[in-house]
Amino acid sequence: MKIGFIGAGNMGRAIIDGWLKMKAVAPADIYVHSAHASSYEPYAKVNGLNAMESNLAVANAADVVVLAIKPNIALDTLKAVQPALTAGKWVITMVSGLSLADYATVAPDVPVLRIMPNVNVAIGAGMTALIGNAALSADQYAAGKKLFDAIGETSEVAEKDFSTFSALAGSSPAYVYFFIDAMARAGVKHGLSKAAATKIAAQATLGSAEMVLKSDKIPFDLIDQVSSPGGTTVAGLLAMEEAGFMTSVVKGIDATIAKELGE
Ligand SMILES: NC(=O)C1=CN([C@@H]2O[C@H](COP(=O)(O)OP(=O)(O)OC[C@H]3O[C@@H](n4cnc5c(N)ncnc54)[C@H](OP(=O)(O)O)[C@@H]3O)[C@@H](O)[C@H]2O)C=CC1
Ligand SMILES: O=C(O)[C@@H]1CCC=N1
Repeated sequence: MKIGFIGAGNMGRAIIDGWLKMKAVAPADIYVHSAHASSYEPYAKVNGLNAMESNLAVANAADVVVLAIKPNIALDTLKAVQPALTAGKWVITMVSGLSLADYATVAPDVPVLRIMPNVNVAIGAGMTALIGNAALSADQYAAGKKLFDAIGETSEVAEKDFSTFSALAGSSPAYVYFFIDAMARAGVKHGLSKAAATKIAAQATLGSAEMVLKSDKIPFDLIDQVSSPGGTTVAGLLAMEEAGFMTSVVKGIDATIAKELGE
């Protein structure tokens, strides 16, 4: 299957890098074009991808066209390449905030798989939501799911929940990195080097996430396991909550969802 990328910025490259790392797609099967030749040509060359001179050339060459561009240009760009989307071709879009109904306004008959990935696909540890439109066949959906199963976990998500998923999985790596950096800065405040503190905080975060996934306990029970009576952890937890930890996280997720919904 030939896969064509329209746009190869942070998210497009995270996906391509993940596929190449996991050997899920051969570089010769990937076609890319973006706004600046100085951006996509060296990236294509170093990875053995096909650099194309236009979005239309990508759509002509590919079996599946991936939209990895910003929301404000996505519909016009799809409209422009639509003549190349002949029978059997389909589209994967990761564009935030655009619904399947939005794509139908410019390309009503084109099979579309809407996804919401996150940057951790680059290391095979992504979390990607999937939903197809009515024109997408079961085989096309299965092919799309297989591509993203190769670089992390996938989940079929109702479209009404995409904005929530986007906050909890698409944007949340930034929030988790923020948390890790905050812990690391506290470590630096108390005399550790930034590199050592970051590694300690990241490994503790990774292990804690694995524990939540693998344990049969809910996070609150796990919190209690760590918090010895009269001990250090409960003192820290109460100080964090006094500073509004949970409210701050929920407000951040609320703001992310509101922005995605255009509110
Ligand atoms: N970043 C993330 O973690 C996530 C992003 N998304 C979604 O992915 C999409 C892309 O985001 P992201 O990768 O972060 O953005 P970037 O700004 O990093 O990348 C945007 C890409 O679009 C290219 N581009 C701009 N104009 C055109 C055009 N007319 N034709 C073809 N390519 C064009 C740019 O080209 P050039 O490189 O040459 O300048 C660049 O490669 C967005 O819709 C976003 O909502 C979804 C989930 C997570
Ligand atoms: O910040 C953004 O708009 C995109 C959507 C999800 C993650 N990044």
